[in-house]
Amino acid sequence: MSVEVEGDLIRFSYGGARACVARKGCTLVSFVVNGDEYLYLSEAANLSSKSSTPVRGGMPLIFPAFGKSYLESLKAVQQHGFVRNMAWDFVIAEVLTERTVARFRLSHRQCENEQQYISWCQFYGQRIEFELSMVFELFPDHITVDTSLVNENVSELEFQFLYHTYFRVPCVRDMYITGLKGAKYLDRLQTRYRLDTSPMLKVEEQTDKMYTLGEANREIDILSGNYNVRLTASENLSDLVVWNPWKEGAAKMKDFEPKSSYRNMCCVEFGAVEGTTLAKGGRWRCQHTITII
Ligand SMILES: O=P(O)(O)OC[C@H]1O[C@@H](O)[C@H](O)[C@@H](O)[C@@H]1O
Repeated sequence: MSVEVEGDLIRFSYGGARACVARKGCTLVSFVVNGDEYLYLSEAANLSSKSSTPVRGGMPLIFPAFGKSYLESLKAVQQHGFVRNMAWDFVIAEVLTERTVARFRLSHRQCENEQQYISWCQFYGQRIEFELSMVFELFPDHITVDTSLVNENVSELEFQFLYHTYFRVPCVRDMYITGLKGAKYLDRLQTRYRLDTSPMLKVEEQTDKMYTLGEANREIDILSGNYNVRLTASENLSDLVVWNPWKEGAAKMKDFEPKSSYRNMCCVEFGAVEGTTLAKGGRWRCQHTITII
């Protein structure tokens, strides 16, 4: 049970579990249980808070825009928003009964020189005052992340949100994702809506699917040899993205290394990407848990 700060990285453990969060984007870059790493991290990922690119891998936070947003209020914001580019404040990490907790925070004060934040404010014609906080709770076989957003001053603040999680798998072709049966999805590569009728999703080509989760889809398992995880989330995270760039997509990404590592990863990402509005003074919270099964 320990907490160590090493430059921009905060490492903590509990029992046989270890985690590491980079201040850059408050990105969980490692989650190890009994010696096995469950998150994919590109060898070319830059974890420094000073770098201008987000971390390629781990679990960057997507906010306030998902993709190149279709929402009018977010059109001026870049793909996947800007908080993944910011150096978050590390607040505290402590070993408590049954878990180790690490807390991080980002507020509008840290974003004032960020062009994307400035563009976002222009839509509202005022400075957006907000605070985001991320709390990681590490247990011997699972990790929970709790995020909260406070809107301090905008009458109706609109945002999209996603945990952009890259899972490490021994072989993507041998991986199954279960729990999506009956969920409608948008195939983002073909801009076509479909219904998943299969109890198991296989990823065997370039994939970018956005699922709308129903009550029957609240437990998603990634089954891959000895690397099996169960994903759960609060009900307000009712969208799930499954993404793999495959060979051609990996080749186009400068920071995706080695290029062949698309075979050893898959993004399975819980979020709220339809757009949520938060009233002035309001707080929005969500939670996501990754359990080793
Ligand atoms: O390269 P980025 O900006 O991190 O995005 C990677 C992918 O992230 C996924 O969440 C999106 O569904 C994809 O469309 C996108 O390509």
